[in-house]
Amino acid sequence: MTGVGVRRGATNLISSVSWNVELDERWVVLGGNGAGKTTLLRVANAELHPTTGVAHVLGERLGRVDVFELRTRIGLCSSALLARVPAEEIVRDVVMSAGYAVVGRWRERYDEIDTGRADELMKSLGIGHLGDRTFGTLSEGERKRALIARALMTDPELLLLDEPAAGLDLGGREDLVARLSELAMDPDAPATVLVTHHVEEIPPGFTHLLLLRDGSVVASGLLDDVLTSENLSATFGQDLILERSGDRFFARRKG
Ligand SMILES: Nc1ncnc2c1ncn2[C@@H]1O[C@H](COP(=O)(O)OP(=O)(O)OP(=O)(O)O)[C@@H](O)[C@H]1O
Repeated sequence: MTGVGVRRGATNLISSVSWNVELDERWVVLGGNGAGKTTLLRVANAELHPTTGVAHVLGERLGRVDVFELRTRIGLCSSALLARVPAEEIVRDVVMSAGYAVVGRWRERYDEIDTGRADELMKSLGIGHLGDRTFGTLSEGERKRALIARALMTDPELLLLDEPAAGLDLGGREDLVARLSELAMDPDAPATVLVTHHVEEIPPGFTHLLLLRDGSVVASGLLDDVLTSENLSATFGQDLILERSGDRFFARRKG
């Protein structure tokens, strides 16, 4: 993205964002409520066109490309998508139907390769035993993992995860962080962008960080350089102390 802004009425959802994600990078996007994280991800998912500036996704310039075709190369996991999955859908079908960009009452025929791939992905995300269940019977954490398996089903070149740990309990969060860490360290995994509110949710193996506040970039670059108490304080507008324990991060207010 070069100088990307998205405007709705008199409001700038994001302004002058310049950001470059390479295929072997794993990015975390961190910012408070309303900072513009989802807006940024929707541009990356070719759902929103910039009002100003230029955005290229997987080498294609938005506004000059068939976005439906482009989106087949992108895997997305978001709460909006989660809300659209019918409760009675079989979990394996939720994962497999990604190739057809549909959720719910699909009537496609899948071959054994599809079934095998779906089962393999579910296994790698720790839900291999849940393929025959209906989506509505899964816990929140299991649903998130099923949607990540779905996002990976088409072997995307770009994986976008919008707050996948939101609403999970401590155990569910830790499990998801561990799975995402494994994914981040897999050299065959796609370029990944993970949106979150919490430094505690940054999975080891993520390489870069973009900090957003009020639609503008506070700092971006290598995670080890950018994730500091000073930058975090500037992002959330209060004095914060960042602590590191092993390969995980924690933040709290000063004093
Ligand atoms: N269509 C719209 N018209 C006006 N304002 C909008 C519109 N869509 C979003 N906004 C505003 O733009 C800002 C950024 O929204 P966005 O959803 O990108 O934030 P976010 O960082 O993902 O927030 P959260 O962490 O709360 O999910 C918010 O203040 C939101 O109210």
